[in-house]
Amino acid sequence: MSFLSKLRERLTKSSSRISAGLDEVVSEARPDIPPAPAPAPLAAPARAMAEPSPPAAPPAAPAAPPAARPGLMGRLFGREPGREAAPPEPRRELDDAMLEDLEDMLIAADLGTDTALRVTANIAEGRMGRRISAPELKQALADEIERIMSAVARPLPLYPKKPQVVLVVGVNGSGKTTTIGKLASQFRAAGKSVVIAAGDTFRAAAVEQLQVWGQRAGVPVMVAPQGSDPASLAWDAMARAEAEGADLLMIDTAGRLQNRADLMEELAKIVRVIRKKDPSAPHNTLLVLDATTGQNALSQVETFRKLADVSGLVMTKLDGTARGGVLVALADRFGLPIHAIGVGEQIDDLDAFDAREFAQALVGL
Ligand SMILES: Nc1nc2c(ncn2[C@@H]2O[C@H](COP(=O)(O)OP(=O)(O)OP(=O)(O)O)[C@@H](O)[C@H]2O)c(=O)[nH]1
Repeated sequence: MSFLSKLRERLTKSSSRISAGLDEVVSEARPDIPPAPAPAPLAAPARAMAEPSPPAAPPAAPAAPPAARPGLMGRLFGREPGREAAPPEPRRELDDAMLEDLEDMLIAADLGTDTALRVTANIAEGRMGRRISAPELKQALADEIERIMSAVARPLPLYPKKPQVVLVVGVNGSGKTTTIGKLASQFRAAGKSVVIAAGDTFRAAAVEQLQVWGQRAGVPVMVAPQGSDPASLAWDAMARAEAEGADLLMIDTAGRLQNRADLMEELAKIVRVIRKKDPSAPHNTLLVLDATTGQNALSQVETFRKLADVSGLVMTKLDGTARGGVLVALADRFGLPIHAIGVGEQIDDLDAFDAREFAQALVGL
């Protein structure tokens, strides 16, 4: 299955929320024409169906209208005679009330207040007073989201420098280990040699999980005794990657935000140590974020930018969450490159971020 098909299929919680929200925004319109009175209920009770037929002849069925010959337009466009034209699409005049509904819906879909306001204002431009249908509104929103996301959709840059050092940061459980595993196997498949360092030395489970991913990807995973200094592991991993001429060194790190000062010192020490071997390292510092945390992802970016020199984002778990809109808020607020998104737990469930595909899938187009 292509990644686009997966994205469409698995982003459904977010897209159906937004798609249904937009349908609702348009249907909030007061109808111009009062609705026709409801037809009178059928006189015969339902149980009459089971009663024996009365002896009298049933009333004659109304005569079928004479077969109408289609008009010129009907014949031109192949419309069959007698077939009713589709009911007109509901439309709503774009006014302040509709913009307010749209803004509320976007906030509820995790785009955040500032981004929702900006997106709404841009959609309003040149459309005020026009009667808009839900598909038109969806297209306008998708175009606006694509515009915001195009500025940040950038695959992980690869440099000729060997080894290219990729430091991976993020809170526990955000998907760092899984992302490293998926990226490592994709780089391997592209013919690159990779070394992984299991830098969260305090969590035995995290180290084991990384070893499993390493085995799957055919990539060596360097580990250190539990609780030992991650910076000394990073030094050894750097030495091995240099000795083997590896293309990439990916370093996993701890994500304990409970003690920020410790974590900051730990990350700073890793960076100091690898810079002794290569002053230009790390070449990328990837922050991994979990989409299911919604607006919390924004404060994680703020925190980690203080702890490390974050160069790009990876957003995981876009499958199974209705909070995918937070990616738009992140792009709009920070402008950091979004390198990849994850939509599942398998190796090929991570791919480069494509602004257009994402915008269309998110809006349900
Ligand atoms: N559904 C889904 N699950 C994911 C995705 N990425 C990671 N996961 C799952 O999220 C859980 C946490 O992922 P990890 O990779 O262990 O996260 P971590 O940041 O390394 O966390 P620690 O090991 O606790 O430091 C695991 O069960 C993963 O299988 C994704 O894109 N979609």
